[in-house]
Amino acid sequence: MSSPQPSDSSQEAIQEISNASEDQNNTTQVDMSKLYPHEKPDYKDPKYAGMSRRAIKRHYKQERWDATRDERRDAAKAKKKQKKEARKRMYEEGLITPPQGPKRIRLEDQVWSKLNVVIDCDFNSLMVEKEINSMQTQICRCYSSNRSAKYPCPITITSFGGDLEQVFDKKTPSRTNWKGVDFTTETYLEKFDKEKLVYLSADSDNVATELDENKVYIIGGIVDKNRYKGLCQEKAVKEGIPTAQLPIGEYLQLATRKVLTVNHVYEIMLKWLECKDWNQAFLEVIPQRKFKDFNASNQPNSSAAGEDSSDEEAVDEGSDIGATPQDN
Ligand SMILES: C[S@@+](CC[C@H](N)C(=O)[O-])C[C@H]1O[C@@H](n2cnc3c(N)ncnc32)[C@H](O)[C@@H]1O
Repeated sequence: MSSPQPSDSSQEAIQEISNASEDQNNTTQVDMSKLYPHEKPDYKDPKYAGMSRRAIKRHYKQERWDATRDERRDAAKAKKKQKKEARKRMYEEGLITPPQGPKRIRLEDQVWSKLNVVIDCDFNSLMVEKEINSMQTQICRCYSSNRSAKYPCPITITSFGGDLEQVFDKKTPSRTNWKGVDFTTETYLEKFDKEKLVYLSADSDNVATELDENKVYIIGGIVDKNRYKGLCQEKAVKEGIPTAQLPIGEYLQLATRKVLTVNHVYEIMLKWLECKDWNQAFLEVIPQRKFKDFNASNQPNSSAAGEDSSDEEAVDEGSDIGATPQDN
């Protein structure tokens, strides 16, 4: 049987898709010259007093970038819409099949879990700027995961402030309206009963067999590329809080250490609450390339494992555009 030949309109759709993908990150569409007519900064401007030429250039570049944030966002949205419409036409013409990714669950079918999750953000001073940006992205992803979860969990971001707060203010000011997420300057010890706390740590000797809905599970809000091994475990022990690691080793062999990103740990918890099956939860969330001797036979159905290239060492820099607030 011969494969369907693209009609003129699908050829157009294909062209639109490829144009859209080419342009998606193309910020040159935004007319910077309107806002910043000069390519170079005015080095004599008194606001740059005392700064080196290099610092002024960097500052000016950042200013230009920040000033066009709204335009860039609108341009990206328009391209996304265009791409979506073109794809829809291709589905309708049977040229491509719609992806089988996880579906958004209906709001009325979601049941809020009693299990509380804390993201302990007491580590700002241990992270460089890039890592703080990654941390912000990971928190956004946790929030977004709640939207497609059958049993979303209330999340409390403790010890929140400083540089991380500034990144949120700049990239995701809408966080103040996020449903189910409480940002607080308080510590988890100030916020919750100590008896209910369990600090999750890959360095713990205790292996969790299940999650208890009456507990408050703490995830260390840090991106450290393995610089601070045992940091959260030691913090918890010092504070007299029990710790637990996820039972990854019981189900999978990983090629690297079993240290996951904050959002992956959170997503695994959400999956476990839904299916009560660690193996399934790990396979659906942990990126395939972390598996030792990965082969196609243990490939999960979900798109989550294969497409997300982030792990503890490398979390892609996300933006507020990707982490859309819940519309409820
Ligand atoms: C990138 S890790 C931080 C690593 C850090 N060096 C530490 O001391 O935990 C972020 C957090 O995810 C959680 N986490 C990561 N892998 C885990 C695992 N295998 N079991 C339990 N929790 C894990 C921990 O709460 C950890 O603090």
